[in-house]
Amino acid sequence: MISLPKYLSQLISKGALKTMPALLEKIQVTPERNKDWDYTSPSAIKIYNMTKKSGSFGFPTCQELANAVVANIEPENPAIEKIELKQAGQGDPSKAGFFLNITLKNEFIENEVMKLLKVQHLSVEEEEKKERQRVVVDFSSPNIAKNMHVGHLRSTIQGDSICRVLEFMGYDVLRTNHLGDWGTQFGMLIAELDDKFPDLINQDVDLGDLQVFYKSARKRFDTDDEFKKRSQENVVKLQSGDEHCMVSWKFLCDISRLEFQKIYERLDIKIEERGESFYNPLLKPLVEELEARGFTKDDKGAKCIFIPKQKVPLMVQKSDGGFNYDTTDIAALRYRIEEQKGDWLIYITDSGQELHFKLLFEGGKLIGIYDPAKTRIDHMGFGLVLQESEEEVKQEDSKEEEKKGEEKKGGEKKKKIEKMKSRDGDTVKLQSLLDEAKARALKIFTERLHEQDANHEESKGQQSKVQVQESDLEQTAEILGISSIKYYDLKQNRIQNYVFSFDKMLDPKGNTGVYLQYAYVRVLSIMRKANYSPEQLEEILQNERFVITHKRERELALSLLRLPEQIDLTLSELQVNRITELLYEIAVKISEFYSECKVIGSPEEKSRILLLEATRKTMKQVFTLLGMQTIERI
Ligand SMILES: NC(=[NH2+])NCCC[C@H](N)C(=O)O
Repeated sequence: MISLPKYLSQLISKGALKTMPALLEKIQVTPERNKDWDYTSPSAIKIYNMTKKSGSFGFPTCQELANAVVANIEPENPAIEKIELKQAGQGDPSKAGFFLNITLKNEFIENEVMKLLKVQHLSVEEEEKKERQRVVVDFSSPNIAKNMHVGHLRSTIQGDSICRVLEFMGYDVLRTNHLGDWGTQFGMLIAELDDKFPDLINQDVDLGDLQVFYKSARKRFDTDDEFKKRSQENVVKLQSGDEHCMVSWKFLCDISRLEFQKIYERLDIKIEERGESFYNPLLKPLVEELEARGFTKDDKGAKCIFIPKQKVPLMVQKSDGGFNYDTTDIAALRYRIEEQKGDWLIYITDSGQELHFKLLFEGGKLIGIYDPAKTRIDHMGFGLVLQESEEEVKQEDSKEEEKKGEEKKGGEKKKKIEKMKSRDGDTVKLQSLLDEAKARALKIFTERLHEQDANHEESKGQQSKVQVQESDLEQTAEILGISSIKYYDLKQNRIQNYVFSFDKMLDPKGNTGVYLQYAYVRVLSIMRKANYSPEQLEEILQNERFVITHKRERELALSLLRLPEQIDLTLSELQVNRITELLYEIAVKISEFYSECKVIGSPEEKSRILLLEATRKTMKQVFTLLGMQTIERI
């Protein structure tokens, strides 16, 4: 597939270069939706302003310049039907800027759709492929002995989708789980383990809820001096590789790992573990080196790297001699650049860690391990997941609360928007969140089945069709529930906070996973009704052609061809919502197409089946890029 803006930009740039041989810049082209033309280029204004300054090209007005560019565009090019000049704003045309509005040839759109149909798998053009580029994507990264919380869920969903898009573009992607599997918290966990299960290896140990275990250790650490001392000793022992401590540590990691793995399986996530502990052996020599090279300063006994213009330093060694999150991240940064040879590093966490990463990247430059000219590094930060809850309020509090601007008062109860947590104030358990999504999806889906069934009986007077197998229902509900959670997250502008709402996520009529799954199923069901065997479909594909006869066919086809440009945007902005936007656009175009274009039994049947097949293929690819499994029938 080709990116149409890029392709058109090349065509127009060639024309512009003929008009002005000294032109250095490429002409930008962007898509336009719901207009009489398909793409637009505001560059005529830009070039004109550039040339006016140098006074070298002799076009007295932007209009004349734009006309000359248009006249110089290859007349035999296969894509452009017409280019119209459109004045920017009203007023005197001799002083105004002009846009170039581009309409594509129907034949070109038809050919591109046919190309899409003929390849086995959608992929990008060879020259667009980024095979030699390696990207290290650090995502998910939960912490051992703690629950994976909704922040980790966001990182997991967003990270997986970005990896899928990068892989589609041919990048060599290292999906990296920077697991929080090291650090001082293990001192107390090991002490707690020693007390509760003194004979760990020979005992049959069931820790139960790891979060509860963690809390009880924490409580003892805060209140019991003997326990605290033992915990601190354990940290030192663990760091120096003490055998007993290592066994306990590994035991704890394994339990957490199993829990995380269950979530990854349900979410269909592939990720490789390279936790913090991996970098442990590198930390001491790293700090010694930084000290020897004069990068560290003593700050109340701690060793720090101060970065110009930043108030907070990176702390590489605490006053008690221990290393921390910063030290590990510097070691990991170096490892990813120097050992893993990453050309591009992406870190996906909530925006609360923005400062940490800013310091890390600046620090990396300062100490000479990161050169922005050679490596692209992004922190892909995201907003919080919030929840809306209703809360009884005492009248006298309400004024105060309202001032904060977070809450809306409503009689005795008020709505409160806050960080997502469970009823007892803990982090929400992801498994139960996924279970609830599934249960709700099951309800919605069963209702839909009954609705369909009722319609069916009315129209045909036939027997009940609701005979879907129990196991199929379960599976469908799981797919609907999980893909809707994913879609709702991915469609957000990642930087903003969002309110988690099952009702909104699963609304069959909104811009939701459920709506899109239904749209997809509808395409499949029309194809099924048309009742072509695979061989017949193949024959149509080989011998027939998609021909545009209706506005709605053209619009749908053009949306399908927009995948590459949305991918480009996704990767430059690191916003997956560029892809969800496209999926929604396709779904809307399909329903417009259905309402105005008959498929089965129409003279255009074969051409329209080809369009639907191209739609099915593109949608399936887009679902895959978003990490959403699909249902095939209702
Ligand atoms: N290289 C990194 N710092 N990656 C992100 C780690 C996220 C961390 N474990 C947390 O839960 O907040």
